Amino acid sequence: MQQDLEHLLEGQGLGVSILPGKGRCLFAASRDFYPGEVIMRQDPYVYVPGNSDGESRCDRCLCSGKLSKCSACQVAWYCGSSCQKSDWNMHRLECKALAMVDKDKRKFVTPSLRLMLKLYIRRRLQQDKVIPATVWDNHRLVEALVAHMSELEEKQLVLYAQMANLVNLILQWPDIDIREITESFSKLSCNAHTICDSELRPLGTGLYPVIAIINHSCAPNSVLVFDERTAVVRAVQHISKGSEVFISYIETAASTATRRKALKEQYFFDCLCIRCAKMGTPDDIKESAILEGYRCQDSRCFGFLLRDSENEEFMCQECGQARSKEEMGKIAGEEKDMLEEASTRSNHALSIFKKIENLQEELYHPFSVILLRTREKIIKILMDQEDWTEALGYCRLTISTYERAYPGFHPLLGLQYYTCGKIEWLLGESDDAIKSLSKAVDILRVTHRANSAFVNDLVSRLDEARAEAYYKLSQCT
Ligand SMILES: C[S@@+](CC[C@H](N)C(=O)[O-])C[C@H]1O[C@@H](n2cnc3c(N)ncnc32)[C@H](O)[C@@H]1O
Repeated sequence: MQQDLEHLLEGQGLGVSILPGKGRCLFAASRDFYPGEVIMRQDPYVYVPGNSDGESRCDRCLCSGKLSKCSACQVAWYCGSSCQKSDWNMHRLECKALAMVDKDKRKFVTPSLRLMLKLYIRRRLQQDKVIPATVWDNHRLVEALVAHMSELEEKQLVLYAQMANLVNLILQWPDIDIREITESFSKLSCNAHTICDSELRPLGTGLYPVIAIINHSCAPNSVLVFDERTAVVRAVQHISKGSEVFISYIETAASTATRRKALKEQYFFDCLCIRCAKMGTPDDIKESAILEGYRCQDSRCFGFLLRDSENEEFMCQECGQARSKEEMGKIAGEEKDMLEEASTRSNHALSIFKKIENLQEELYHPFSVILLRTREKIIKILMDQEDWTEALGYCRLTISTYERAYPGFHPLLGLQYYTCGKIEWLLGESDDAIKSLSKAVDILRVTHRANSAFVNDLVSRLDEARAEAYYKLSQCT
């Protein structure tokens, strides 16, 4: 199977090699790839809807809305009989097992437990030839995934072992190996991907064992997006023949220390990508201090702050002004109180987040991602309230931070231009809408499928904005 896979990848200009300290890696073996080109696509070996937003999703197509529960197990949801029928082969064994679980214990069957149940069910169905195994879709590929068992902390190992016991209790198969399931939980943690919609909202989790060969970089040359539940890797930079293909596993808009910590904790490696290799250099110190650090006392100064040698004050590296730790600690304390209030008084969320924003404007650098996240929350609330004028003001405020934090063909930058353009168009600001939507099209045509419903919708909005601008112009002359 492994040789067959390599043969198949070869046909697509790709190869797999092993690098010391990294394990397997995917590289452009016999050709270059250009921005927007699909490098690889794969259907999930197994996948499960998420419940991060508290909303149920169809087990088959991951849509939300009007759904019905599977009447037998009361765990799976479907949007209609077509999805339920298509899923029956996979769900049949799971349904039987879940139906045996005590009714009030079924709520403990989390998405990660279900993903594991599905993993073992799929293996059995392929072994029994109920569903076919192919070069891209077989359990051998799952066996080859890294698990990092020896690096797991005791606490994590115990948790995975407890979850493995639950899987065993639910499936009740005589030949089940609890140690192997424990290892599989660890595999899922460092190899599974969050399935997102075109606007990068999470829908579920899937395991794509060939795509899982791709290693991480904090400045990746490709991006992982989803066409429904099919994972698609697209080049966002020119990848020359012989170069490794990278995606990002984490939020890249973070300081080097934050990124490396996240990668070490979940994926057990020390990142040496081109961004991380700069750690400790003046450029990296500056970039990290801007992304997560404090602002200068002088509101007109865009300098970044570093601690002085006595660790008493923070000095602006641009104008030399100092800020005392006490003064900043006081603002940070108020910010913390407000954040707690926001979590308890959701009906006053807008006014609380605006107060948090005010405090953060005083505290953090204008390009800080901490301030950016608060503004994103405010935009979401304002859009939910259909306060388009204020939402647009906030959206525009975020654009320069997005441009800095997500350079190049980054889907998040494209999506923020799209949001801005949609609101501008809605408010009749067609000239600005044309500018924003054009920028969105330029990026999202590369990161998403050019003729997808999503990009087509974006292009038709741009056409409408252009037609409106043309009409307005013709009225003036
Ligand atoms: C999804 S897998 C990627 C494929 C993996 N190299 C393999 O051999 O199967 C994730 C694991 O690959 C390794 N890895 C990924 N990116 C890396 C990088 N930039 N440097 C070192 N190791 C990396 C880590 O062990 C990580 O837990």
